[in-house]
Amino acid sequence: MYLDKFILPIDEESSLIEQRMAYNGGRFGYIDKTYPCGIFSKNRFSELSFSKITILYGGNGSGKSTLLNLIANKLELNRIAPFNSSELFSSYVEHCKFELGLDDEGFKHRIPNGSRIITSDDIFDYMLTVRTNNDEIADSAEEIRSEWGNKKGDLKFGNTVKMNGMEDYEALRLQVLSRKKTVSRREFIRRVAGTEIKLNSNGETALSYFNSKFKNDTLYCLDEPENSLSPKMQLELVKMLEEMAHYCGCQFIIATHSPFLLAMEFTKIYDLEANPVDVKQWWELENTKVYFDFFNKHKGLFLDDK
Ligand SMILES: Nc1ncnc2c1ncn2[C@@H]1O[C@H](COP(=O)(O)OP(=O)(O)OP(=O)(O)O)[C@@H](O)[C@H]1O
Repeated sequence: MYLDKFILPIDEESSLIEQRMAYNGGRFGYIDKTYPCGIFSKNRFSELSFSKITILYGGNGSGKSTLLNLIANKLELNRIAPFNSSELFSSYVEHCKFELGLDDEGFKHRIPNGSRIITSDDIFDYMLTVRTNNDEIADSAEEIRSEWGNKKGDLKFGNTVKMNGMEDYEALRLQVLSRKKTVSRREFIRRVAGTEIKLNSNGETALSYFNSKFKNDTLYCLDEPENSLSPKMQLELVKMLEEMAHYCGCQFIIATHSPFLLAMEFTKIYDLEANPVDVKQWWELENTKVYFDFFNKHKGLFLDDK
């Protein structure tokens, strides 16, 4: 385990707020929001100790993403999507503390270089970027189709391009390409416009995104990775996470509501809604009890003799 403990500065919150007010122009200086102060001190939550897979559980607004972002910022993890910050956030991060885990020889680990936080915004951002790229390729493929005809015509009538300077390079490149016997019209378009990246469904893309991002011996913070995954796909993700944690030296800190992820083996679950915040088993959580009650109520529909 790379990260062993994380300590929140809940006893320093009032002094952080006072300092910020002073910074904003005197003792009664204006402060927009005191976020993230109050979120964890409310439930007397000041220290997390991690396992290979640690889960942050709680209802909407209980502070899961805030905690992941505090950890990610303190450890300076790689990130793509920006997060919802506030004027107190960075001084709160400064006052957070952490302890690294020990390796087999008793030396402190360091946080591995490629460690990162992955949120569903990253995955949507990836899908939007690929879609925009594909749209652009499709548009320019239209233009290039007629370019192909022009180039073939030019060649037939001897209107060849002469390279007098770099400004003629692009026209010459297209002409050379269209002259090649081995290059069909389709290949010409593909080479000039680029290749569209195949996008699957949202869920398939999300799963392959995780698959491509996870590397051995790395720490990951994942914010609700179950988003857009069907139950079957969530079970695929569970398999991937368990394998990476148990055989590939990865450590995960995951914010989730998913019963499939909550029920993973060897996880430690922090219930952020409990007061004081406490470590729980997955079947003790309100969310999983809601599922249990629902299926229990309808269990007659699932029985074979119905
Ligand atoms: N930038 C911000 N400024 C002020 N308040 C914020 C900010 N970001 C989040 N909050 C508040 O902090 C609380 C915790 O939010 P957070 O996003 O961490 O909850 P969450 O447990 O991840 O919720 P969800 O399951 O809905 O994603 C909420 O009350 C939220 O409104």
